[in-house]
Amino acid sequence: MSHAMPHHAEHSRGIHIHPSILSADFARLAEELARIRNADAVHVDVMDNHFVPNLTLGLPVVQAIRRATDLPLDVHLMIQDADRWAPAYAEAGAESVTFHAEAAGAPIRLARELRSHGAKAGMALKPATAVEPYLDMLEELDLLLLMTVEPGFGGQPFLDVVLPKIRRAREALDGSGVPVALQVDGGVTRDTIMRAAEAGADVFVAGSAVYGAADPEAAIDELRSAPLR
Ligand SMILES: O=C(CO)[C@H](O)[C@H](O)COP(=O)(O)O
Repeated sequence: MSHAMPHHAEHSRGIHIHPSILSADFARLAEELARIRNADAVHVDVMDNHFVPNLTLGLPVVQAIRRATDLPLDVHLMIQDADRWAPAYAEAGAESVTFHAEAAGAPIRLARELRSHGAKAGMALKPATAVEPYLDMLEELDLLLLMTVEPGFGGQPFLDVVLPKIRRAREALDGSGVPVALQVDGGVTRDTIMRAAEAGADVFVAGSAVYGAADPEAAIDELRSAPLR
C-alpha cells in the first residue's frame, strides 16, 4: 500500500468488533447478549483447563447461546484434541469455529471438516507461535487469530511484541489474495486497537473493554471508530 494514501485508507478493509462473553456475567448470559446488539459477532471462549489453565463452558452452553441471540457466534476453542471436539461446535450453528494450531493434529483436515459442516474455519496462534509454518494453508482458512495475550484469562495487557507477526500475516494475506479475516484477541482497548489495526488486523475481540464499560454498546462504537481517527 502506498504511503501517499490517507491514513484511513489503510483501514478500508473494515473494523469488526467481537465482544468476548468471557468478561460477561455468566449467570445472566441472555441479558448480557442483549447489551451488545451492535456487535458484529459474539466471541465465545471455550476452555478445557488443559490447553489453558482455566475452565469456562462447553457445547451445551454454546447451544443455549445460539438460541439466545441472533448475533453470529465466533467460537474460540482453547482446548486440547481440537480435531475430536471442534466439528460439534460447527454443527451447533457457530458461524466460525477457531481451533488452536498448537492443539490440532491435522489442521488442514480439521479446517476442511469445519467448512463441510457449514462453518467458517478459524485457526489461532498463541503469542509465541510463529505464523510462517502456516502460510501455505491460508486458503484452507476463513479466519486467522493471532493472540495478543497468553490465552486463558481476560483483562491482561496487550502484547505489543505480537505486532510484527500481525504485519507479516497481513502482508502474506494481501500477497496471496485469499480473503482470510485477521483477528486479534487480548488486551484490545481504544488505545491498542489502533496499533493492531495499523498492523493489519480487521477483527477485534474485546472482553473487558466492552463488558467492563457502563454502556457496552457505546464501548463497541468507540472501539469501532478509534482506528479511523
Ligand atoms: O481469549 C481470551 C483469553 O484467552 C479472551 O477472549 C480475551 O482475553 C478477551 O479479554 P480482554 O479483552 O479482557 O483481554
